[in-house]
Amino acid sequence: MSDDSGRLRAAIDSLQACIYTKDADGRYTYANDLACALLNLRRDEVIGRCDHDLFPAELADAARANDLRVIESGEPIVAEEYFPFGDPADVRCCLTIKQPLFAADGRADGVAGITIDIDARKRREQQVVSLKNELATLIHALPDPVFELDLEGRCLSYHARSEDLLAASPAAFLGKTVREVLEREEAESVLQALHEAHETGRSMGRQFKAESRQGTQWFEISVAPKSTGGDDMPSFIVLSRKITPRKQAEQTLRERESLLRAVVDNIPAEFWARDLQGRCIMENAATVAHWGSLLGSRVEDAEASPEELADWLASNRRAYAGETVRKEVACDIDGERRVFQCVVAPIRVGGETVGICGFNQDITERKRHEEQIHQLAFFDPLTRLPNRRLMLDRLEHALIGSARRHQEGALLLIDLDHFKDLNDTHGHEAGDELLMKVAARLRLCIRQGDTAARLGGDEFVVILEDIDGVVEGLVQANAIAGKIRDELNRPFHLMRRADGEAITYHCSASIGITLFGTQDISASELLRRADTAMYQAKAAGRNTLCFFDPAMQAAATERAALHADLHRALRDRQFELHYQVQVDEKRRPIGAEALLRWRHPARGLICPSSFIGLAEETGLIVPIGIWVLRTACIQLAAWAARPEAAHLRLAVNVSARQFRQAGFTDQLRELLAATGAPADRLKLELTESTLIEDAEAVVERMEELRALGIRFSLDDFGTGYSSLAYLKRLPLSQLKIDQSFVRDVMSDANDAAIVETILGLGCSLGLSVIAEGVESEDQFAFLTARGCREHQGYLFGRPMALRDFEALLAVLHD
Ligand SMILES: Nc1nc2c(ncn2[C@@H]2O[C@H](COP(=O)(O)OP(=O)(O)OP(=O)(O)O)[C@@H](O)[C@H]2O)c(=O)[nH]1
Repeated sequence: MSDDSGRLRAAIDSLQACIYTKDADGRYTYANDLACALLNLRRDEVIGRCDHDLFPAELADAARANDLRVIESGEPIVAEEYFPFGDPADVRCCLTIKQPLFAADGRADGVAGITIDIDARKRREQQVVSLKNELATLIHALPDPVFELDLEGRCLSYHARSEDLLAASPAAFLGKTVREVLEREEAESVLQALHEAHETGRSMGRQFKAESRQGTQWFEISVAPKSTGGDDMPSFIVLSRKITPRKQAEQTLRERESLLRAVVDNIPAEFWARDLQGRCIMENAATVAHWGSLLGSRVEDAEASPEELADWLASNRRAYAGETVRKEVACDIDGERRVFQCVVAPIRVGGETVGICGFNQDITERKRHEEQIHQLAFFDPLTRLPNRRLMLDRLEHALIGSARRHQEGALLLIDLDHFKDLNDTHGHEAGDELLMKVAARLRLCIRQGDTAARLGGDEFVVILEDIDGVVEGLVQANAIAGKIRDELNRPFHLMRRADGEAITYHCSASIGITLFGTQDISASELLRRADTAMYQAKAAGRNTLCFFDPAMQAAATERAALHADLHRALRDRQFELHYQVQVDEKRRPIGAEALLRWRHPARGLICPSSFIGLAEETGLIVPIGIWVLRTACIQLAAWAARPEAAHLRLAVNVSARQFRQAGFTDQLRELLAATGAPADRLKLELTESTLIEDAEAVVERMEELRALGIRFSLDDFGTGYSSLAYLKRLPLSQLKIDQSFVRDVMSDANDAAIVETILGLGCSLGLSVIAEGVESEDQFAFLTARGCREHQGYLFGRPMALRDFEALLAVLHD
C-alpha cells in the first residue's frame, strides 16, 4: 500500500459515516471505525459476518435486497435503510449509498456502501410533513378564505373552499396588490391591517368592502405575519371573513334605530322605556322637557306625591306582567291642570318581556275641544241647557228606564207667552237675556236627575223621572209645573241693550204636561202630546198648566182646587174636631179620640181620608196638625176644670211629617203652657210607619215629649212590620188594635189569634191595649174576656161634634 492509500484508508476508517464493503454473499469484507463502534464490535468480529448475523431479520432482508439490486444491476443506488445501533429498540433511519464492486472479469461481486445516520433529520422531515398535512386540513376546514399577501398587499396565494366566499375570481387578484383590486379607501384599510400585523404581530377586525356581481360585499380580516427565514420580503396570512349578512343586519339595525329615534323624537307625546330593573333606558325630548332627563333613574326616584308614585308603580307592574295599561292622568303643570292620556306597555322579545315603555300624551286641548264639541252638539249655546237632541236622548232613556223600574215620569213643555212682543219692543238682546234667566229659574225648579232643556225659540222642556205611581206623577208634575209657572211669574229685570235701560218684565208661560210610565210610547209622540197640551194651555188663556189626558186634567184640576180650598179652610176656620168616645171594660167613658173634620161650605162635612194625602204632599199637614193639637189642648183644659170630665184623655193623631218637624216639642210645650191643658191627659197616636224611619231620632223625640208628661199610643198596631226589639225601646203607653182585626174577630180565627197575641204582648210589655172599631156586643165580650180593658167603636159612640159628645158623656155617666 502506498503512502497515499494508507492515508486514504486511515481517513476512511475514521470518517463520521459508516463505510463498509461486502462480498457477493453479503459478508462484510471491510467496516470502518464508526461502523464497528456503532455495532459495538471489533473489526475482526464484523468482517466475515453478514447483516443477518448483526441485525433483526426484517432489517437485514431490506439491506440484503438493496445489496443484490446493486450487484445485479451493476448500478449504484441511494436508499434508506434502518439499523439499530447499540440499543436494539433504537432503530434509526440511515441514508445508504451503495456502489457495486467489480471483479476482474467485470462482474459485480460485491458492494461498497456508505451509511449515514439521518434519523434526526428524517424525524424532522416527518414532523414537517405531518405539520403541513395538519395545516392543509386546517386550512381546508376553515370557513373563510385564506390569503397570503406581502407588505404591499400583493396576493401571493390563496385558499378558499368556495369561490362564493371571494369578492372576485382568483384571476382578478392573484399576483395583484390590493390597491389594484380595491377602492382606494378599502385598500388602505387592508394595508393598515398588514402594517399593524407587521408591527405588532397581528391585526384583527379591520373591515373592507368590495364590489361583486352580487353587489357590495363586506369582509373582516385577521392578519398574522408569516414567518420567513432571513431577509425575505415579509408576507402575511390573511383570513378574510365575509360579513356581508352581518353588515346588512347592522345596517338594518341602525336604520331601525334611526327610525325609532325619529319616531320617538317626533311623536307629539312623552316617550320613555325602562329595563327590567325599572331604570329608564330611553326617553325623548318631550319627556326631558317635562320631567328632566329620566335616563338611569327609576320611578321611585321621581319627585311626585306618594299617590302618584303608587299609581305609576301599579301601572308599571301590570305592564311588566304583560298587560297594556291605558289611563288618563290629570296633573298640575305650572299651575295649570292638564290631562294626559298614558299608555304603558310591555316590550317583548321572542315572547319574553324585557322591559316596558310608555307614552304620555297631553290631551288637555283635545279634551277641551271634545268638551266644546259636546257642548255645541248637545247644549244650547245661549242658555247652556241641553238642546233638543240631548233632550230627546234623555227622554228615550227616561222612557226605557221608567218602564223597567215601573216608575212614572212626566214631560212638561213650557212656552213663554207673547215672547215675540218682548223681542219687538225691547230688542232681541232683551229677549235673549230673558231666555237665559228663564233657563236659570227652570234649573232651580227641578230636582237633581230631572232635565230642563231648551227645545228652541221660547220653548223649554222639563223631564221628571222616577216618580212612584200615576197619582204621585200627577201630583208632582202638577206641583212642579205650578212652581215653574209661579217662578216665571216673578218679575224679570232685563237690560234694554239699545239704551242700556233696565226694564222689569212680567213673564208668563203656558205649560203642557203629559205623563209616561209603563205604557209603550215613543219620545216624539210624547212631545206631540205635551205640545197639544201646551196649546190647550195657550187656548185657555195662557199662564196656565194643561194635562194632555182629560182625566188627568180633571184629577189635577180637582187636586189644585182642593189645595186652594185647604188653604182657605185653614184661613176660614172650616176645620172641626169630632170626638169618639173611648170606654173601659164597664163601658165607662175614659176619654176620646179627636178626629178632624172639614166642614166644606159647598161639599159639606169631609172626612180626613179625602184631603190628608194632599195636605201631607203639600206640607199643609203641619199647620192643620197644629190647629188640631191646639184645639185638643183647649178642650182638655176645659174638661180639666169640670170634675165629671177631668179624668178624660184625648187621643190625637200626629202625622209623621209633623212629628219629625224641628221644634215640634217646643210647639207642644208652648201649647200646653198657653192652654193650661194637663199634659198627662194628652195621648199622641203614632203609626208604625212614623216610627220606623230613623229610629234614633224618633226615640229621642218621644223621650222629649214624654218628659213633658205626654203619652203615646201606637195606632193600627199589627198592620206594620215593627220588630218587637224595636217596640221595646219606644216609650209607649198603649197599643191600639187596628179595627181590621176587630171587625172579623168573631169569624176569622186568624184575626182572633192576632188580637189575642196583641193583648198578650201588651200585657208582657206593660202596655195598655185599646181595641178600635168595636161594633157588636160579641166583639166587646170577646175582647173583655181576653183582658182588653179599653174600647172604642160604634157600639159606644160614633165620632161626633163636641156638644153631642158631651151629651153622650152625661148619658154614659148616668
Ligand atoms: N231673542 C230671541 N228670540 C228668539 C230666539 N229664538 C226664537 N226667538 C223668537 O221667539 C219668538 C217665538 O214666538 P212664539 O212662541 O211663536 O210666539 P209668542 O210671541 O211667544 O206667542 P205665544 O207663544 O203664542 O204666546 C219668535 O219671535 C222668534 O223670533 C232667540 O234665541 N232669541
